[in-house]
Amino acid sequence: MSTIIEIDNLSKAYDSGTKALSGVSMNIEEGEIIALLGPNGAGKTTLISIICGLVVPTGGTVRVGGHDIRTDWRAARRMIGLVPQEIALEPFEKVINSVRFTRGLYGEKPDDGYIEQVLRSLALWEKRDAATRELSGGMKRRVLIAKALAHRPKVLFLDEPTAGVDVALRREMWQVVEQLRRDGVTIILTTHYLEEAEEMADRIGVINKGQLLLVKPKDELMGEFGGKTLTIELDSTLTEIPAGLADRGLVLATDGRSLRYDYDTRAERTGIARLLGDLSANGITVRDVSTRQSSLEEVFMSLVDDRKSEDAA
Ligand SMILES: Nc1ncnc2c1ncn2[C@@H]1O[C@H](COP(=O)(O)OP(=O)(O)OP(=O)(O)O)[C@@H](O)[C@H]1O
Repeated sequence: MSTIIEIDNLSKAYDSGTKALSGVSMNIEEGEIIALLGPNGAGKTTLISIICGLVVPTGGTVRVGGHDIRTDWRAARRMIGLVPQEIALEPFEKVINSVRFTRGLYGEKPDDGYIEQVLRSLALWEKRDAATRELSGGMKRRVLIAKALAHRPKVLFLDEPTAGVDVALRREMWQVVEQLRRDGVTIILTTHYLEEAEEMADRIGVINKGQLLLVKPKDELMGEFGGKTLTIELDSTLTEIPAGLADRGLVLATDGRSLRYDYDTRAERTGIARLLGDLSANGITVRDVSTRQSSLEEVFMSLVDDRKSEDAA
């Protein structure tokens, strides 16, 4: 894989004095899907807007395909498509014309063959002559993607692609994104839905208060921060944890029917085998055991919370 976007020490302070980004550096590789996660006001839209040339940074550099977004903005901009959060379409315009028009804005020659291919891949071909106001919400979002792809960009930014849409539509969008990945488009998406990042992204970047806390392959992130919980269902009811097991970090459920054991997936020895042996030695009969990996949501919350407590210190 080669690097398609290089972000180096990027910062942005708005005129109001808000520091929206400070010292953000990261590389984005060609063909990957990267999800940017962060609470409201973290700086995600500012970051995307700078890369797309809509907001001027206060410091740092961004290169897209080797082109500096400030000194060589035209070439940089041509490589990028942006799907905005808000649906803004000309209500009376036909779908196909709206996509053609966007292509023209980039100074590209008409290419109806390519536009047909885009509309077909987004399942909009049958609707090409419909006015955009006649379309369903999901179709409107797909028209926005078609417009963003009209000039054949190599990188597509999706700013909260499924904000406020129902579960079925969200899944439909995921399939569209998966298809784009197969076509070799690099995708950067922001989302509030951790499930979405978990489902789609190869890498995840976490932004909080204008800083990039980390950017890591999804699996690594889950493995590194994701603890596991072992739930041990008991055959009989316990009123307390036996003295012999007091220092094992076990938590007894309020109904006394199960024990919870949190362990670190990175540890070489999780101690589970010994724990089960010790339970038996203390006369506790186990009915069943199950494990649960923490979700990305828990990982994310613990990252953002850590920051909060550091700030407070
Ligand atoms: N044009 C602007 N002028 C002044 N401040 C701004 C402007 N745009 C954003 N901000 C501020 O910059 C900070 C970062 O905002 P940004 O929109 O980048 O965050 P975000 O992570 O995209 O949030 P959300 O998830 O709510 O969209 C916020 O404090 C916001 O109020």
